[in-house]
Amino acid sequence: MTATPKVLEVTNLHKRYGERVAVEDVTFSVERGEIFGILGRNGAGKTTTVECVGGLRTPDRGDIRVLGLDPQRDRERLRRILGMQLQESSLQDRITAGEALHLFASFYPNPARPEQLLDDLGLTGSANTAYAKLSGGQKQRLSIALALVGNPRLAILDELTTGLDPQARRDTWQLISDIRDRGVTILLVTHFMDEAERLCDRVAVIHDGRIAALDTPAGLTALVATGQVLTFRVARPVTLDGLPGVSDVAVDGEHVTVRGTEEALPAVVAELSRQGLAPLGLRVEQSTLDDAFVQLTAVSASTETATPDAIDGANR
Ligand SMILES: Nc1ncnc2c1ncn2[C@@H]1O[C@H](COP(=O)(O)OP(=O)(O)OP(=O)(O)O)[C@@H](O)[C@H]1O
Repeated sequence: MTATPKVLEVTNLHKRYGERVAVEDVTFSVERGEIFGILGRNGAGKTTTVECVGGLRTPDRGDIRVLGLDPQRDRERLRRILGMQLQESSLQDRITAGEALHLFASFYPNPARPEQLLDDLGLTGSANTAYAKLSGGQKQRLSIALALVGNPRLAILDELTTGLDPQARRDTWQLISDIRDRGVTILLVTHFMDEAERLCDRVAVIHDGRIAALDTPAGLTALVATGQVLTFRVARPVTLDGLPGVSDVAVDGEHVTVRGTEEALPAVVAELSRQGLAPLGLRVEQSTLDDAFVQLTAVSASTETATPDAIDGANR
C-alpha cells in the first residue's frame, strides 16, 4: 500500500524578523485534496508561514517541500503548481477584471480559461469593470480567481472572506469546496472559527509562532471542550454534585450552572425530578471550536507588541 502523497511538507520552520521570532519550529503536512486551515490570532505567524511556503520569504531554518519542490531553489517550477491569493492586491486601478485574468493567465503554461473562472466566481457581469470600481466582495473574488488561473495543484488563500457580507461569505465557502472537489489542495489562512469549522478537514492552531494544536475541527473542540453547559433556575436550593457526567456545579441563589459531558443533562434532569423540582428556563450550550480556540490561544504579552513596519523588507 502506498502512503497518501503529501502536497505540502513543512518541517521545523523558523523565521524571525530582527529580534522578533515570528515562526518557531512549525511542522505540518497537507495531503492531496485537503482543505488545511491555519488558524490564529493577529500576529500569530500565519502569513509568515504561508509566505515561506510560497517562496516569498526565506526561512531562517527548516525545510519546506511543495510536491517535492523547495520554494527557494525551485521558484520557477513552484510558480506553475502553486496559486497564491494576495492579501492586498497590487493591481492597477484601471485594469478590468477580465484583463487582469487574461494577463495573469498569460504567465502560465497551462492556465484555466479566464471566462470560465469569471463565470465560476460570479464575475462575468463585472468583466469590463475597472478594478477600482469593483466592490469589496468582487475584488475579493477576483483575487481568488487570480490565485486559481494557473490551474494550481496547491492554492494558498489568506483571509479569504475578510470584509464580505454573510451571504458572500457563504457563497465563497461553497466555491472553495467546489474547487477542492476538482482536485485542488487548499491551504487556508483564517482567524474565523466558523470558516475553519465549515471548510477545513484539519486545522493547525498557531499561537505565538508555534503550533498549539493540530486536528480536525471536531478533534480540536473535543481536545479542550468541557462538553456542555447547562443553565437553569430552581424553586429551592439543590445539590447536584457527584452526578454522572457532571464536572462542575455553580449555584447562585436560584440560578444553577452545570458543566459536564453529554451525560450531564439526563442525569441532572432525573435528579431534579427525584427531588420534585423542574429546571426552569433550561438552556443547553455546546462547546464550540470558538471555545477551543480561546483556550488554546490565551493571550500572551509578546503577541501584542508587534512592530512589523520597522524592519520590513530587510529580513525577507
Ligand atoms: N515584515 C515584517 N517585519 C517585521 N516583523 C514582522 C513582519 N511581518 C510580520 N512581522 C511580525 O511577525 C509576527 C507574525 O506576523 P504574521 O503576519 O505572520 O502573523 P499573522 O498570524 O499572519 O497575523 P495577521 O492575522 O494579523 O495577518 C508578528 O509579530 C508580526 O508583527
